Amino acid sequence: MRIKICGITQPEQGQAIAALGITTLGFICVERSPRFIAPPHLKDLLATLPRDLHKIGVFVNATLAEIQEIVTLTDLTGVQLHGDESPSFCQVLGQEMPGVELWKALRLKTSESLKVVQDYTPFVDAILLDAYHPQQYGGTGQVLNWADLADFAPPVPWFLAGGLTPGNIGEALKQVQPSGIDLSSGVERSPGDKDLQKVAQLLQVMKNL
Ligand SMILES: O=C(O)c1ccccc1N[C@@H]1O[C@H](COP(=O)(O)O)[C@@H](O)[C@H]1O
Repeated sequence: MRIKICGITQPEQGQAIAALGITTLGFICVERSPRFIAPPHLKDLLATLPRDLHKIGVFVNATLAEIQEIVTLTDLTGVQLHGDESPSFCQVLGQEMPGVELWKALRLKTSESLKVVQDYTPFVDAILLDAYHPQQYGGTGQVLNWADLADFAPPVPWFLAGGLTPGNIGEALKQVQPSGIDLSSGVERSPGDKDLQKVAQLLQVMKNL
């Protein structure tokens, strides 16, 4: 199962997490997030990481031009749209940025919110499900109602996110069958400061499942 650790801001922590065996790292390109990393710093950070890693930039309601500029400047291999981006925006982005992995994050208020998934799947490489928060777009530590997702099986890979921790991942994966998982606040000491022991603990739990 693919594991993404998101919200990395420090090169040493990115390198250490990659050395633990995590293959997908996430970087917050959203200025109002406490995990924001400015594009020039992101470029420098990514240059210190192994070339074969998946490096996903997280964006919220950015324009196509803004996303293209950051992806071109840095070495991001993928884009996670975590705002209110439409299916047609995803379609255009996919056409304009071939070869860049495209994930659409959906923040679920209720299980009814899953109805829109089918509108996105023709245009994206993966769907990510996160919990809804009225004031924040992500990194909230809010947990989804996993029981609502027991039968969720879209025609593209999907990632479970939202308040996952080494302590609750076992229970989550008893209830749902995602292609991958995405953790941010559940493996950090404070926003943007990752806790390597928690990442190692996560890997240990996953190994024993
Ligand atoms: O982490 C952030 O600060 C952030 C800001 C804006 C959009 C998305 C963000 N993070 C994403 O939120 C989910 C869940 O995070 P958590 O595990 O509940 O803390 C994850 O997909 C991050 O990529």
